[in-house]
Amino acid sequence: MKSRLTDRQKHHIATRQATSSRELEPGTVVTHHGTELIIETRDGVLRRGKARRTLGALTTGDRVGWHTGEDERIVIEQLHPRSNTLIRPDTHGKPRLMAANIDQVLIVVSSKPWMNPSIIERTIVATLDLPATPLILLNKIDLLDETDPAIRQEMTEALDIWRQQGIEILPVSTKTGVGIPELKAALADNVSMMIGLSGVGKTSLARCITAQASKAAIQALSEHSQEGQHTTRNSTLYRLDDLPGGLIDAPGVRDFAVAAQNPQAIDRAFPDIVELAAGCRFHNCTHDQEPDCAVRSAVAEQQLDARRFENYQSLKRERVR
Ligand SMILES: Nc1nc2c(ncn2[C@@H]2O[C@H](COP(=O)(O)OP(=O)(O)OP(=O)(O)O)[C@@H](O)[C@H]2O)c(=O)[nH]1
Ligand SMILES: [Zn+2]
Repeated sequence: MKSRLTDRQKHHIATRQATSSRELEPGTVVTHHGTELIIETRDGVLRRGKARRTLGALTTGDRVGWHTGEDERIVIEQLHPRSNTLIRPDTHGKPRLMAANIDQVLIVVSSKPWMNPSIIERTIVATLDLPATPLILLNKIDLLDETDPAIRQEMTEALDIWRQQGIEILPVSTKTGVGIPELKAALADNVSMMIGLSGVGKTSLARCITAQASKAAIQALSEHSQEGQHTTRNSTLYRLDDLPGGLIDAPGVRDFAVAAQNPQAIDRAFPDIVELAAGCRFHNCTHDQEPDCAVRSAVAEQQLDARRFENYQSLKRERVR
């Protein structure tokens, strides 16, 4: 069927084509204060601007197209499709868009004190759920010798399972500098985010890898924010020292361990259990009360760590609720 356009529709299309064909510059959102955004241009220059209201809420890490408006401030006209979004409840429990386009999550743990591996597994699930690539940074490796041998054994076993799953584990120390060059290589041109409990060394690590110039420049622009909001509440994308990559610092999500939205992310984080489950009598076995459950048998025979199995089950239960 041939479509007939009214003059009004033709005019509308012509105007839209004119706007979209106007040369837009590429940029990345570095941080925001209310509706005011700080973006980084292709040349690495930081500029302040606003986005067209029709684009909706923008966030740190968003890739955008912009041009200079009449008052020399920039206007963001275009939002490129996001590879992922990090959404977390704010202090009032309301879901908030924290960041976008995260390639890699740096799960920071310390060799002393070592932590509950179930929390690390939950963070792996949350990372796969984004989806993004997990990289475990085993910080304070200089303290490894001081770690109790039994705890060290538990740590080695947990790390081995994750390594078998294909997750990279990098021993580092901000004190001795061990692993820092390897860390920089792993960050390459990715946009990464750091997650870890308080005291594991996130701030110390960030100081080793982020460019101080990037921090200072963002701070200077943020201080003059017209909307007078504090930067600390929002996530910020910092550039890395001598590298094209970036590090998103998202306050409030530094210790996240959340329930996955996508059940496949849980199975992807527990491939050993999925493999065992193929031997259960029922294909939809919940590994709870069913007879001939290969997963429970493996736990009984100590082929599967009981803690890891319990963690898997509780992640699955949270999903069902
Ligand atoms: N021995 C040793 N100590 C470290 C290392 N990295 C950090 N620390 C120390 O660990 C403590 C906590 O480091 P931070 O970088 O503040 O840890 P954080 O994860 O940012 O902590 P929060 O800000 O509470 O989330 C400090 O006293 C650091 O000096 C390391 O590689 N080896
Ligand atoms: Zn089963």
